[in-house]
Amino acid sequence: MLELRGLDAGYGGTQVLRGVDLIVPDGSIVALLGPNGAGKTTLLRAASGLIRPMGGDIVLGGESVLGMPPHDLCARGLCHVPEGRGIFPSLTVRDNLILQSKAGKEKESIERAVSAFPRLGERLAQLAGTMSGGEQQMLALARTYIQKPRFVLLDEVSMGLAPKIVDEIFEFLGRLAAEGSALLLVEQYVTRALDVADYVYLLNRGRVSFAGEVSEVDADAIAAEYVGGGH
Ligand SMILES: Nc1ncnc2c1ncn2[C@@H]1O[C@H](COP(=O)(O)OP(=O)(O)OP(=O)(O)O)[C@@H](O)[C@H]1O
Repeated sequence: MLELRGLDAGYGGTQVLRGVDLIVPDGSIVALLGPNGAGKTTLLRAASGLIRPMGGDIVLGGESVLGMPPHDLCARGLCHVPEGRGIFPSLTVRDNLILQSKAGKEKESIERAVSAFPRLGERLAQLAGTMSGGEQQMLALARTYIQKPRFVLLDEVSMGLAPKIVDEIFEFLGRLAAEGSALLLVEQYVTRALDVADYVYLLNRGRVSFAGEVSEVDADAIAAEYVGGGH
């Protein structure tokens, strides 16, 4: 289980998150929704160690991991697919994958990535930055997938992509979850997110305004409230 306890976070002197409590049970999909500027990205950044919280605690498997850098958290099974994807554009697809692989497991890692996204297999020698936006997103997801994470934080991974690619990415998220990874999903396509999620948190101005099971919420009402919803 991943737990955020009373999390306060922000930038410089500006506090964005205020006392956020959030739980991602093992093997579950949790959708984190809210209007622009609510603090969703900030929450994922704080949870993955990219920014240091101002207060509260981050607990992974019963142990506090507060202050741990992102690569250590990922090695412990908590990985983040950030906004902007976090790939190395001037390296090849192969090298992007190898960098994320354990030593001696490179071949296996590349095979695992290609099994999730066969298109990457045709592009191993291509510079990542020259691929289409959808292919770059697949690479970002594949880099996380090869690490077999227990928890994956996903920041708007469908952003700006064609509907067919979004379908492919959601299919992949289903596979990731079926293999046992728990997902914390920030997503502009509210109804799509609620279709796959078990639990939902609504964030408003840095505070949790609702937490519960997806079956308790009216997906259309939430979708109507937020930009990009309903598709
Ligand atoms: N690096 C930063 N420095 C200062 N303020 C920031 C920084 N990043 C975000 N903020 C501010 O923090 C607040 C929350 O932003 P955040 O990106 O977490 O919201 P969000 O819910 O992810 O929004 P969106 O749906 O628009 O991506 C906003 O007011 C934003 O301007």
